[in-house]
Amino acid sequence: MDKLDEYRQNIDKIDKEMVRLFEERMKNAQNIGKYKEEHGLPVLNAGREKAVIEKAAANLKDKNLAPYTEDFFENMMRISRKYQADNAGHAVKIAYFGIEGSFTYEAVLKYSENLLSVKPVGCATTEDVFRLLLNDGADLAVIPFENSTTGAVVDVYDLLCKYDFYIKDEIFLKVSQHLMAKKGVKKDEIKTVYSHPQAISQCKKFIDFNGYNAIPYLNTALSAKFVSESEKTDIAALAGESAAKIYNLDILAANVNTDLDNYTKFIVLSKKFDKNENADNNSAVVSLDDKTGMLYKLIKIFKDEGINLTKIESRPDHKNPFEYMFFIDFDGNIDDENVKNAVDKAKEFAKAFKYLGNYKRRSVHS
Ligand SMILES: C=C(O[C@@H]1C=C(C(=O)O)C=C[C@H]1O)C(=O)O
Repeated sequence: MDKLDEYRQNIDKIDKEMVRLFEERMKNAQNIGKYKEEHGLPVLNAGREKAVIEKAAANLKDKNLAPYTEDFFENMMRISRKYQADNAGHAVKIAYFGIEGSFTYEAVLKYSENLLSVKPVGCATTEDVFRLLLNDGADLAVIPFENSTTGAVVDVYDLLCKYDFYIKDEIFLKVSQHLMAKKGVKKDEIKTVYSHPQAISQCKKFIDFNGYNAIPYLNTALSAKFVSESEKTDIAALAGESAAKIYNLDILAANVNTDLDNYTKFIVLSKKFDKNENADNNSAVVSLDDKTGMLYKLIKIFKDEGINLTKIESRPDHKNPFEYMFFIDFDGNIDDENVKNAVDKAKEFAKAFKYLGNYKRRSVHS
């Protein structure tokens, strides 16, 4: 028996033991999942995960293995969380854009800290997310809405007009894009980068400086997966850190977005309108007749009710070329007298007025 066979035999023995321990660990995770369900606790416990990783690293004899151990435990706990959610009877199904490792997936994780069990269901396109919610394949949906560097995620604005869903919450996430490629690939070998068009725009300076050919792809995490599965060694993806971990890619250049303070706002959508006494922000989409002073009159309705209008964004009205729809946000709870009045008056005044929801305003620090 040569050395290679001997090492492999050792690994086979270790794997057998690891499978036994893995099964035992998962059984305990399942019990913990049941306990959480009975006691109304969320599956994810970030503090506990941090402690598990620190303990594992501290138990190492060879400290050089620390980053690999972290990776190993992060992945194992992700699997353990998924197992708990898959086994939960009352998990909230959340449709989201992308696959594990996408920024929207991260937003789902952040949102699910406040929920019991969550089953994230990935979708390849933003419209697939809307369709899944429409066809009862999900209870809620999470979708990117606006980025602090590149602005509106335009197709989502259009989909909000096409489908009748309500915005139930918002989630802010700091977004850092990294250049990542298969293990062993050097940065100067890269000629082509793949990513979502939003990520490509966020990293435009970096792409131009390096002379890369940028190819738009469905999603950041899907581009990372594509690179990991490709035979080519001159391609890379622009995606987040967790995509690099999940798809086993090396980060060749970190934080390559032009604006380092780069945030994305995600929205949580629901089919039904739930009243929320803490809600202090309203969204609506309005279209007006193309006549002098119409926008002024709309704004005046809110001013006369003493309501702060916090956003106006115009988007092309696809049914009427070169006419526009106005996406507005305004302060207050829908049960406030002045908010009710303003909404009633705006509905009467506008050519079309679609109320999009009443939810708690969050900030990039929340
Ligand atoms: C198993 C638990 O659930 C999750 C999974 C963990 C794990 O696999 O170790 C740790 C924390 C939780 O995010 C737990 O809460 O202990």
